[in-house]
Amino acid sequence: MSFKKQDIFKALETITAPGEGKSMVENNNVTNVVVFGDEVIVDVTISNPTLQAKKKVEVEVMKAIHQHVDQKIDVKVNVKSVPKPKQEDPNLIRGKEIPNIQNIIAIASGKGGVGKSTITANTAITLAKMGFKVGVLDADVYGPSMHLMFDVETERPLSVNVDGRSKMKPIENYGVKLLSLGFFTNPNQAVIWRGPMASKALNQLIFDADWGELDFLLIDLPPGTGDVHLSIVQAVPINGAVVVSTPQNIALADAKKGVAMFQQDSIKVPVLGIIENMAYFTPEELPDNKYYIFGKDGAKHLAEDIDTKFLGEVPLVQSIREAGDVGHPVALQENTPLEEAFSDITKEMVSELLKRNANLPPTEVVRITTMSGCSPVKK
Ligand SMILES: Nc1ncnc2c1ncn2[C@@H]1O[C@H](COP(=O)(O)OP(=O)(O)OP(=O)(O)O)[C@@H](O)[C@H]1O
Repeated sequence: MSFKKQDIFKALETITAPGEGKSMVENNNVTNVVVFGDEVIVDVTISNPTLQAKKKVEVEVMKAIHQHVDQKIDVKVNVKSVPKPKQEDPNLIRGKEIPNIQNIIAIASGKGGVGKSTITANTAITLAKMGFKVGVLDADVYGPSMHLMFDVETERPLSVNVDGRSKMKPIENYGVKLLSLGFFTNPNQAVIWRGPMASKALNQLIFDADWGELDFLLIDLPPGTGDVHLSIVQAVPINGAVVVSTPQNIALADAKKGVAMFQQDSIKVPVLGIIENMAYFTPEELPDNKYYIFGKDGAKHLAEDIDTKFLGEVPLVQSIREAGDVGHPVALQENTPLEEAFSDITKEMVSELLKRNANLPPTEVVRITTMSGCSPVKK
């Protein structure tokens, strides 16, 4: 019988730490491993002081070593319990990088219904058509719609085994990987998301997913500037945010608040720019006619006023709504003015991102200490 200490660690990596999503080794529960010939001594520290928990860990360690290394090894397990120094709120999204994801862009809007999801879906598809590896996380807890726009509403993410742990596999369509809260909610039921619940669900969609290698992860935020936004910026190092607005005054005022939220000292996520959606109405039969029904150049002027890049405009066109509704976004329609409009906007966004990446240090995960909306719900 011949084995090394690394073989034992490898076997112990298959055991999930109690109450944690990661392995015992990764969670630092295994404090020491000693190998003497055919004998192995494993020291484990857990926070649960009960005899039952200690016994369970002991049995799991023995089983893992016998199963993955050798049946005949004489295993001794010393389980110690040390209480957790500080009870962290399990509902808060904790900030850590997502491996293999190069750039994370949050798409936000102050006001609801301005077309943030439409812009996210079309931008993601455009990036994929440009050859990038793209993922979309629909974090719109109030009305997830990305699964409809990508025509995958009947699909459910499967569980896959990644390095011995179960992970959710995003659903893929049009070359874009997608995870949405919409996959897990009943469309006929109103879900009331409280801060902690939303945080927990998003935490899973972000960290318990097998995103694989991505050049871009676009996060479709809910409208507004609430606790879910704070949870997201706490959770992941966002490279930049894009704010979508219509030219209407009431939307612009909210967009301004959205930009201000990202620029707050405690958040400091660079704003890559503003996209004006529904910039003007163009009827299909009169493509040269432009009707500025929500006002003219409002978002362009806002961008100038607050010294933010204007990334481009998208007209209000019936086919954008229709294409979104049938789950086949317009960016998929080759050689059309709308495909070109999204291509221009996406290029501007990427070029701003490249400038940002060159000029600024990586965004640190934002840590906010007071999150009234995300505090545990008192019953
Ligand atoms: N440029 C456009 N032309 C025509 N219809 C559009 C355009 N942009 C968005 N829409 C339509 O407007 C509606 C709202 O758009 P969307 O769901 O993208 O907005 P949102 O800002 O993400 O909304 P929410 O605040 O609910 O998250 C959808 O029916 C969509 O198809």
